[in-house]
Amino acid sequence: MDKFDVIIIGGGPGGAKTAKILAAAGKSVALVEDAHWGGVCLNCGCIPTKMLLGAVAPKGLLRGLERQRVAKGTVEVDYAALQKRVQRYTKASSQTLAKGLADAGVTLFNGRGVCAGEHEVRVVAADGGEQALSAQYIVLAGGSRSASFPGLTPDHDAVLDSTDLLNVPAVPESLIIVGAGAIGLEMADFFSAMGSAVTVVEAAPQLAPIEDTDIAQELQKLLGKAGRTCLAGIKASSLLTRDGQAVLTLEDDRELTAAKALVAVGRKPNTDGLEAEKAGCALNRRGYVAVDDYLKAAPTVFAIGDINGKTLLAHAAEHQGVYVARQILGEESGAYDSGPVPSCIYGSLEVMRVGKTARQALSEGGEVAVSRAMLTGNAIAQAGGDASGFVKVVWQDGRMVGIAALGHGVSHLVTAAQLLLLGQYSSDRLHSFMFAHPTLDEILSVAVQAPREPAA
Ligand SMILES: Cc1cc2nc3c(=O)[nH]c(=O)nc-3n(C[C@H](O)[C@H](O)[C@H](O)COP(=O)(O)OP(=O)(O)OC[C@H]3O[C@@H](n4cnc5c(N)ncnc54)[C@H](O)[C@@H]3O)c2cc1C
Ligand SMILES: NC(=O)c1ccc[n+]([C@@H]2O[C@H](COP(=O)([O-])OP(=O)(O)OC[C@H]3O[C@@H](n4cnc5c(N)ncnc54)[C@H](O)[C@@H]3O)[C@@H](O)[C@H]2O)c1
Repeated sequence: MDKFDVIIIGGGPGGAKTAKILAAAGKSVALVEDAHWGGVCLNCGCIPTKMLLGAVAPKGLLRGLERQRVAKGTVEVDYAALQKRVQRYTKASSQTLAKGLADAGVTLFNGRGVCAGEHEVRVVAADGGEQALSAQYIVLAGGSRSASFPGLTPDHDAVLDSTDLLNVPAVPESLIIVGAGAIGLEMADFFSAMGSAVTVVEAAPQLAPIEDTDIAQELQKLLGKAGRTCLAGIKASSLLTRDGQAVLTLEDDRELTAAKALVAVGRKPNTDGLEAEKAGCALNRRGYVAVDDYLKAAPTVFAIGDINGKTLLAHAAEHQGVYVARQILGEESGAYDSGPVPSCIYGSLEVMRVGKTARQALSEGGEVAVSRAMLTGNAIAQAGGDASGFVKVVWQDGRMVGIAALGHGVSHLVTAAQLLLLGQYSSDRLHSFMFAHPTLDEILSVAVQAPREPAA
């Protein structure tokens, strides 16, 4: 049996980050991955989707300038060439990541990690060969995959999951997207920019259901203006392939047909076959690996990233990985604190948020107020040709607890917003924070200083 200080199952952002820190500190680390180094994020998540969106972004900007009669003509994106570029980039990045890990002293295992005890893991290779490993600590970082429900299960023919859709050989003439969370909205943006007739169906009363209603309503209005069909407040009952076409049945029995359909209704953890119970771990009610306040799933086992279901974001997986590595190294003893989590939905229209929504703050109680600024007042937003949208700041009992924005390019505001929030740069401290001029970031300062109104 090969012995290590730490065995990590899952080579996505969470597992890779943890492995690098521990190896740099002199620990012997085994990292087990059964698919691609870099996980979902690098191979079929964050990175390929942003490369697609990046390629169509200039089209959106030029459309804004065309509306102002300062640009004309068309720009074409070569879909086949773009797909090849994305594949080349992600493959090379995955290889570079693996090489970097190996160079840092991490021992890489290609195969499926299966828990065999509180300190033991079996690695099952694709050819069925097995290797037994033991360690003082195990870190579960196996991530998640697309969820499906009865009636809403990708058949990988005309009804696809997000990985299938990233690999479709040609842009579908029409596309139904079930689910208006981040995946649904980003895919809708790309394929619609590429010429697909896109229909988005969302069961919740609004698109981007976790965001505040004012953000979601403005988003739906602006997407409508851009020719997108978005049906919110209606559930998809079933999706199937009929005569090569995707056929969606809505809960009111209406039928919609398209060349392809995407099921983007959330994620489920990769716990099948992990045998986590053998390491002393339990699954919670939603099927994720249950962890305590220290991200411990058992006395010598941690679970980080998507597999613990806390926050399904790549940077959250990495942040948790840093915390767990520091705990193992004896550099951290307090409970895990994510701080205000930044998140973005990318595309020609973006949503950005750090910290709480007004809805969240209201549900917790206290005096909740909102201050805002419209992007129309920002010179850089105007220069880019699309100044729709706004920034809002959420205040709870006088403290800044959240900053959100909707509009073109607002994902670029996320880190400045986080710094403002962490430093509590409100009226009495903001004078010490110098914003470059002219920048989109200046809108944050305007929103922080705008009059506060009670949140509805
Ligand atoms: C289309 C899409 C777009 C996304 N865009 C963004 C974005 O823009 N920003 C963002 O923050 N997040 C985004 N996400 C979410 C992000 O990809 C995940 O939150 C992140 O990848 C989670 O990291 P992780 O390390 O927990 O797991 P993963 O990235 O899922 O990696 C886990 C790895 O473990 C492997 N594995 C699982 N079980 C085993 C086992 N038993 N043995 C060996 N290996 C195993 C898997 O093959 C996988 O490679 C997106 C997701 C999708 C699907
Ligand atoms: N930019 C980013 O950071 C980014 C991008 C993509 C994905 N992600 C992460 O990946 C995770 C998964 O994304 P996702 O968009 O699949 O999940 P999600 O949970 O964000 O959204 C799924 C949506 O599907 C809807 N839905 C469920 N059943 C339905 C039905 N029968 N009919 C109509 N609508 C239905 C839900 O109400 C929900 O709004 C997210 O939690 C997100 O954190 C992040």
